[in-house]
Amino acid sequence: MQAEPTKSLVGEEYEVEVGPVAHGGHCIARTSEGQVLFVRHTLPGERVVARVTEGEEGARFLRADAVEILQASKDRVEAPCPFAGPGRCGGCDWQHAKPGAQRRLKADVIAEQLRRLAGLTPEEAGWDGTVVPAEGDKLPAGQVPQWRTRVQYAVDADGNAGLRRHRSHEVEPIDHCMIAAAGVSELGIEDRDWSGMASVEAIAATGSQDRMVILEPKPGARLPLVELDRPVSVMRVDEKDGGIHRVHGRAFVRERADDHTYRVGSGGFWQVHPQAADTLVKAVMQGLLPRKGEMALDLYCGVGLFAGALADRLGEKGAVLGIESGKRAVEDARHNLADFPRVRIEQGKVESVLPRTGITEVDLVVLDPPRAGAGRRTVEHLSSLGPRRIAYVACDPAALARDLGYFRDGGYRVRTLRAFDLFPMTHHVECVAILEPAAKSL
Ligand SMILES: C[S@@+](CC[C@H](N)C(=O)[O-])C[C@H]1O[C@@H](n2cnc3c(N)ncnc32)[C@H](O)[C@@H]1O
Repeated sequence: MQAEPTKSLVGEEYEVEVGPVAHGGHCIARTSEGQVLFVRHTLPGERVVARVTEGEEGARFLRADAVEILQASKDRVEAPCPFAGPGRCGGCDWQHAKPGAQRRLKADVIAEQLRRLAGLTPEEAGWDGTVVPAEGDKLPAGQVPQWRTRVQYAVDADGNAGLRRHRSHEVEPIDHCMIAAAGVSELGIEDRDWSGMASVEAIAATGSQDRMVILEPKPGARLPLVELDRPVSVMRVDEKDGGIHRVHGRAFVRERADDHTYRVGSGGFWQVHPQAADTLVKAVMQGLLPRKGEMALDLYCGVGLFAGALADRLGEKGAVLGIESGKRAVEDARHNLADFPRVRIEQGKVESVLPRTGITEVDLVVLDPPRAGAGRRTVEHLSSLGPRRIAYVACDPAALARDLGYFRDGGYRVRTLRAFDLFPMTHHVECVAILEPAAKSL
């Protein structure tokens, strides 16, 4: 027997009272029939007309945009960006909220994830409940921090560079991204014709004048001659293997953090906010308080940011093992840390390389996993090594909270948690949790 087709509710409108913020840049509301709506472009406490953008009758939840604000929150402002709003650019979630309110929304999300997934109150997590802006990001009303040092532009059918609409492949053409760093805006990507390209990524290093564009041609298209307003290295994404290859210039940019220069090859990870790397190194080192001669792990180490900071502080008798899956990032990390003979970088997935190392004991651990977090197996393994402190750097509060629960099962408690607004105007937030053996704190 064939199942009845479900009726799409896309385009339906509901007048709703908006409830609390939820993880992902939206707030929760309910239709009069009790169906849950995740509504974007609104704020808690507002009364809005929500138009459904995804979902059907009987679905667990619907997605919607607030298309009319009937009663506005006191935290609402006119979005400074002309490309923000329902159905428009999907890059920023909180353009319509005051900067302080954006940080409170992020704090509410962290608190909710900690409570739900780790069973922790802010006090139990050693967190003061605030999300701290990066230095220099507290600006007069109406001004927006220009923090994105890496921008991935999509290209529309007419060759215009733009940004993707929310949960869509459609392109919102733009003539300027307000949150792009000056070094990116100066390249003038939005003013050029990019016909034949699927995407153009622009990178403006903070630690040097290095600039790079990574072009992804559409199948069969030829690369254009790239003439921008500043000298740049040019890379291309290979149609067949997806690899990134050099066209001209350097195949890396140079970044600075904690008084070191780091080479970051195309495709390699580096924090996007200009102050993020220093802010996070500082928070991690303040939490770990490394001692001379200790042995440390830097997991998901990228090009070696935390391994370098640890190596400096652990001295000649200390040792650091970094593990990173990206081949190119590992080459960069080995190059960046070549002056430290007691730093070793292994290539591969943490979950398979770590058990193979045969290490049975460490003093300190830094882990900075991708959004999915580290997972139960890795957390169990780390707990069994008995580190005196662990620094967990997290870009997803949900994965962090889940993993903190696993650490608790492994005998570790959260000593402190700090949260940083390193992605203003978006819903993203970075956390640093410091853990220690629970027995120690009895
Ligand atoms: C959030 S980045 C952190 C990089 C570095 N700690 C930094 O701050 O520059 C996560 C890194 O983990 C790497 N990665 C992702 N999954 C991995 C895995 N299963 N095992 C090892 N590395 C992984 C990615 O390539 C990326 O470099």
